Amino acid sequence: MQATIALLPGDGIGPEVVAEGVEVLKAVAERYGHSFSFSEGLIGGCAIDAHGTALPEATVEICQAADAVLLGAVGGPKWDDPKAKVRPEQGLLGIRKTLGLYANLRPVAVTPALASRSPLRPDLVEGVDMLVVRELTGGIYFGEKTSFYIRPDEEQAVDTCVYTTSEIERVVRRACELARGRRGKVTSVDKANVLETSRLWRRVASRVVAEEFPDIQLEHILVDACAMHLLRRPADFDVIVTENMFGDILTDEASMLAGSLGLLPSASLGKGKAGLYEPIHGSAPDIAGKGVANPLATILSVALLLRYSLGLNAEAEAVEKAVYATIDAGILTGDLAPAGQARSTKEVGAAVLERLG
Ligand SMILES: NC(=O)c1ccc[n+]([C@@H]2O[C@H](COP(=O)([O-])OP(=O)(O)OC[C@H]3O[C@@H](n4cnc5c(N)ncnc54)[C@H](O)[C@@H]3O)[C@@H](O)[C@H]2O)c1
Ligand SMILES: CC(C)[C@H](C(=O)O)[C@@H](O)C(=O)O
Ligand SMILES: [Mg+2]
Repeated sequence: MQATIALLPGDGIGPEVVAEGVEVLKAVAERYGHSFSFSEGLIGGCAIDAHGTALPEATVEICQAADAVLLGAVGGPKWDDPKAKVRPEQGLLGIRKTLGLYANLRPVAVTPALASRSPLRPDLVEGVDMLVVRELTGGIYFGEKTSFYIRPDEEQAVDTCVYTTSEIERVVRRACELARGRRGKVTSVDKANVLETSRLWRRVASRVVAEEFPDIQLEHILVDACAMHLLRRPADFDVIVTENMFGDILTDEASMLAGSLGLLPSASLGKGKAGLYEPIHGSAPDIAGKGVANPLATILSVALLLRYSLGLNAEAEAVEKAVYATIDAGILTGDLAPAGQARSTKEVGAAVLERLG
């Protein structure tokens, strides 16, 4: 097949891990007879430096013209001034919103080789296979924000959390559809004991499942309890569906089940087939430029890109198998390797390519 893939490497370790993802895409194209063409755009801090905005119009156009987008990460200390008018993160939020990518899929799987490296007990994390579906274009991230002085010595800041019925319906539906291809269980996470948006979320989730997905087993959990259950009984979860900010926080926590933030991929999907694929981690300024970042979250994001946007299921599985074979072989970057045995970003990327069937 022919496909155009937009590359947005971004900042920090973004370009380092995206480079490995591109190698995998090129290898897949060659080995399976596809033709992928690449277009590249600026996003985040590098775009601010070049154009004064985190999301230049040219980047939006490149993404809109592509079948899928592969993104690295944005942000870093250089652009972190809290008073700055433009911030790298605006680019990321902007492209998600502009492309209408309301469902962010974040799978977490723990293989035996990973279980032995998790900071949690292996018997607790072995067999974990969950999919977090994070609402991505609503909630407190996108509500009205203000900041002003209510007195000369007292400043006030306001972030508004907004959800509508249809925003909740579509992401719950997406979670239920995905659960049908898995173990048929959906856990909806909210804070309905405190937040009005969460009470709406819970009502809508219950109705959608009752009316449209009677075969799905639905449970509701409060977000604070969910944070605890993720560590106490992680293997019980199948699909988790939750609002934007809760999903952001819970997935960084869930990454520790597998042992590293550097392992978790994501797919952001909207109405059509086009999607945006990115590791869930950030630009990791503490290790940027050293060639030591874990590229596996990005390579697993490439697998999701092949599956969800290009419909290349066999190729997606081959990439995932190659990643897990690399992990099983103990070829790991410093976030997972025992002391003294860490391999570089490029070495891990090359090991995946070698194992690609
Ligand atoms: N999707 C994104 O672009 C995204 C996501 C999260 C954070 N950020 C931004 O990144 C910047 C840094 O944020 P942070 O430090 O809180 O989070 P981070 O995810 O960048 O890093 C957290 C920790 O995890 C480690 N880490 C992350 N990815 C890794 C990888 N692939 N391999 C090995 N170790 C890895 C880092 O070294 C760091 O110690 C901020 O500007 C933030 O806004 C961007
Ligand atoms: C950088 C930031 C805006 C982003 C988010 O909160 O969505 C990140 O943490 C993520 O998980 O993709
Ligand atoms: Mg995050």
